[in-house]
Amino acid sequence: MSATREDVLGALRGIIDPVGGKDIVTAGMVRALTVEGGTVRFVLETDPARAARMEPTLAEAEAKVKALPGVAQVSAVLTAHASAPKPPDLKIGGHPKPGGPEKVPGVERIIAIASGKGGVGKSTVSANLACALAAEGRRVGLLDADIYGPSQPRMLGVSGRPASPDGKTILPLRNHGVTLMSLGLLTQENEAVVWRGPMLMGALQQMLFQVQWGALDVLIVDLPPGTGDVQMTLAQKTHLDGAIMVSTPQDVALLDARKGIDMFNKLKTPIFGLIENMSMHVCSNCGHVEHIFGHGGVAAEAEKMGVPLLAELPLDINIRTTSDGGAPIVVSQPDSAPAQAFRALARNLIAEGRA
Ligand SMILES: Nc1ncnc2c1ncn2[C@@H]1O[C@H](COP(=O)(O)OP(=O)(O)OP(=O)(O)O)[C@@H](O)[C@H]1O
Repeated sequence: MSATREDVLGALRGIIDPVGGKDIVTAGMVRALTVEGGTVRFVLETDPARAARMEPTLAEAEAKVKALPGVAQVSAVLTAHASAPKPPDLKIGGHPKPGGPEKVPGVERIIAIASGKGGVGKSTVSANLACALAAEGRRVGLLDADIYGPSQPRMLGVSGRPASPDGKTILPLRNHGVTLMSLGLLTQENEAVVWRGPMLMGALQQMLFQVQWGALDVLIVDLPPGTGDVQMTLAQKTHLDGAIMVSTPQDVALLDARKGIDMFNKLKTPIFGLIENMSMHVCSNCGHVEHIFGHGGVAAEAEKMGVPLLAELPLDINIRTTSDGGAPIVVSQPDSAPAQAFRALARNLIAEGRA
């Protein structure tokens, strides 16, 4: 039997970054991991100043993976940020341009993924939905507008800084068939950015209009949680075709989801529906399904709010580990039940002309 992605990540978690002190997976240094039959490939990313010190770590990582049962060949390379394109020489933020909604050139539709509160899985849903739409043959973009914690570069296994050949437009990055731009790719890692209102609106406008998205059937926007400036700006500066709310089954999350729905109603953005995430727990040992938070509550609430329930996604450890590893479950475990649920969601949205 060949080793799985999880086996490889497990082995790599045993290796500590000599500088940061965390294991190399948690430190986000393992990129572009692929496991095909007995062949494992990955990139260990570091900054140029530390590249020389990382050679032994790379050798250790390679040896550990090679020692796994079912692994015949390992190809691991060390990359330093310096080889990545230079950061765009753009002033992030700046002042927002006045004016009403404008169409993003080349982009057919825009869907916002929203949640009333943080941590309910909005980014996980955005990443998987984007990959699922790409797998259905759609031209998909993903704009990570979660200013409080841009997570899409990690979830889609993308790193490096986007280039700006002309100093005006930004070239997005691409992985798993998805064109990606994130505020997190423009700011320095570990740099705390305090986004103030006008600066934030300017940055969001740049993300929409200065990024060379190319021709897209649909642009998915991963919003920050709650009801704030980003949601308002997005609805005011461009035409949002619809919003999808992500909620967990707990009452408090639903209460927050209701506030989010009210906001989109006020902004006159159609609500495509609600997604219940972490709906039931699937035991990773025996596959037993348990409805920890009860069952049917979200469906009943959705009906009360007059919005369709688009999907019920399980609380499944593989959903988390695959996103953490940079290849969402739709890509890395396409036959799994959660991946199939995302594919069904994507197909429904396409069939309705929404994506
Ligand atoms: N269905 C699921 N099963 C298991 N883990 C999940 C599931 N959905 C999300 N997670 C995990 O829960 C955590 C929070 O998810 P995520 O970052 O997508 O939430 P979020 O709503 O975007 O949060 P925030 O907006 O606060 O950044 C992540 O570690 C993610 O991997």
